[in-house]
Amino acid sequence: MAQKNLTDFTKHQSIVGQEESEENKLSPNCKELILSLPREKGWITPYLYLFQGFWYAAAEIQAINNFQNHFQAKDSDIIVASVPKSGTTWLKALIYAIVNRQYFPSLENHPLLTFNPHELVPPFEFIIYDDIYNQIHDVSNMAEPRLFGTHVPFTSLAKSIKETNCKIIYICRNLFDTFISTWTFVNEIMPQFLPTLPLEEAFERYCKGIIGFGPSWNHILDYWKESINRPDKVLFLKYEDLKEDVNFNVKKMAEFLGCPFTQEEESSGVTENIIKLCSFEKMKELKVNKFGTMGKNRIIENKYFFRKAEIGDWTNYLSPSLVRELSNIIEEKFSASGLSFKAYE
Ligand SMILES: Nc1ncnc2c1ncn2[C@@H]1O[C@H](COP(=O)(O)OS(=O)(=O)O)[C@@H](OP(=O)(O)O)[C@H]1O
Repeated sequence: MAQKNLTDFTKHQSIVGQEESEENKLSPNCKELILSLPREKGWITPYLYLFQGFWYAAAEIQAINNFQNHFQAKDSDIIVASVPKSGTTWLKALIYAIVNRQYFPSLENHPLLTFNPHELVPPFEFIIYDDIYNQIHDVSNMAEPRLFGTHVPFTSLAKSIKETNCKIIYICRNLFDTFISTWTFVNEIMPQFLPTLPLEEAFERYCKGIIGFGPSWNHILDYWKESINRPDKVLFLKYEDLKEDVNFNVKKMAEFLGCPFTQEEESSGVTENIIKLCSFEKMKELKVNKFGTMGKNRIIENKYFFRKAEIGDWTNYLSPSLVRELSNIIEEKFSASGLSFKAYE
């Protein structure tokens, strides 16, 4: 127990205290920018700031600035974009396995067995351009096709992503499950001796759109519109559809990326093996995902990225009045878009 408390204390210093120290480490330009932005109480960090129409922690804004100013996309790049907690980890694993399948015909030494998907498909805003700890990475010499992840909304992506022929595969999920997945994740990575974020309080902020990379509906609708306008550029997926027919969607992704599965690959089980390798059941039990860590100072345990993976778990948490509130928002925001979500199994 003493050991646990010590770990929690370290986490406390690193997570909750980090925003103030991070604000001190921001570049002068970014500090000035932050001061000019509307701010609200954050979920894990003390504040979230409204930047280019979406809410972020201070360090994320600096990272996004770096990303916008420095990232040079190549036509062959593949970007895995998502709303947080909507199936990013799964999608990263699938895309990594699809794109690199010729190098790992037998799955024995597959990198996904020893690395978490977020390490294989690094996010722009948390790893590559996060220079709070002098961590800007040179990605110009990465093997092609380069795979990147991001939660950054379409509007704030680096210009070169929009101008080149690189591909974006986007995933989102029904907002009820996305909210619960986020709330449970946040409470897991908060130290135990701090009070958990009450569900009602988190829900209220969520419904106002105040969540990292939110409002979620604007995030989803922007990528949705882009996928309609430029179907060769953006492939739009829903977590629920992926669950319902992963085989169909894996083939669709491979085609979209210009590397369709051959008849021979299909009949020899290549597609099925990729699906099994990336399945929740398989990934959750891997040593790296059970005991590994990631993030700044490696304080986030990988196991928290693999919780239940169910559609409709929110029914165990949300009261009828909260369900009504979010249903009304969904109706208002999505009804004209032609986009709908399955929220029950
Ligand atoms: N392989 C696989 N298959 C199906 N579902 C999976 C898989 N891996 C993770 N998950 C579930 O995805 C939820 C986490 O979302 P993200 O991966 O987007 O999280 S993050 O944004 O990268 O932090 C989270 O959902 P919940 O269980 O509902 O919380 C994970 O359990």
